[in-house]
Amino acid sequence: MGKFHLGIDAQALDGATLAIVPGDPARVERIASLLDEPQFLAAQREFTIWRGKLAGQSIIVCSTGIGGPSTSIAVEELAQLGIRTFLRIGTTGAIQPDIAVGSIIVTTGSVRLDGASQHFAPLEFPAVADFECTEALVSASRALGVKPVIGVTASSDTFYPGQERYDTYSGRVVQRFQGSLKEWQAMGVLNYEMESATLLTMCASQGLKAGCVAGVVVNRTQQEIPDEAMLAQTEALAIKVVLGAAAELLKQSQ
Ligand SMILES: O=P(O)(O)O[C@H]1O[C@H](CO)[C@@H](O)[C@H]1O
Ligand SMILES: O=c1cc[nH]c(=O)[nH]1
Repeated sequence: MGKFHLGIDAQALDGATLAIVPGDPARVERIASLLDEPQFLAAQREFTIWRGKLAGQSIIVCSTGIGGPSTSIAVEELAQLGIRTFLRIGTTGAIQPDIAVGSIIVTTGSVRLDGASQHFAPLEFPAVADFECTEALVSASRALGVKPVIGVTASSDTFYPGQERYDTYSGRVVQRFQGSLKEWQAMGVLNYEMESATLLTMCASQGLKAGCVAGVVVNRTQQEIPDEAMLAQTEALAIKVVLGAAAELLKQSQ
């Protein structure tokens, strides 16, 4: 099991039950390098996997790629191998005007603008984060002197129309999403990203635990293109938060 796409077997996990799951494969080694005894396990398609030790226990770092379909494969195959807790660390675009670039967002639940989550639970089922994972992400942020923004995320299958971007080849957004950014804003939704709806629905509906943290790389009310240096700095901070949260959850499980 777990071999089809991830290319690893249960032995490779060395007893790990927690995985940190970024979208970007390039982020995996950056995270693993901050663990004790980092070890490369596999890289196939969008799934790059390392193992390392944190608080004396093995954990896995595995990229999901962009979007729900590939995320669902990573989560499914990791769960088959024995992972029970998933912490997503991503980048995100804020939609509330007062959320600064560089902020940390902890997602409590996601608007299900994806398709993959509906393959696991009907739309009436909430894409809700695990309470302990969320608590750990919030307290890890605070321990770093960061006040996280905590709340609801809009999680879309597409980066462009689903997040109502008009700076595209066609300049057109399908009717369904026209005016949607303003509507989410009015409902207090904090940000857009592309994997949390699938991850949180899959986990909440199958007895798995999941939490999501993201670094704000653009504020959609102010700019569309991230500043590269700011992006790297924000990603590094979100990585510190997710590692702090993972350490906390591992200690609690001992
Ligand atoms: O930085 P990652 O984790 O990939 O997350 C965000 O960035 C990608 C889009 O640029 C999407 O995957 C989105 O969810
Ligand atoms: O605006 C953004 C930035 C990062 N990732 C997204 O999905 N949207």
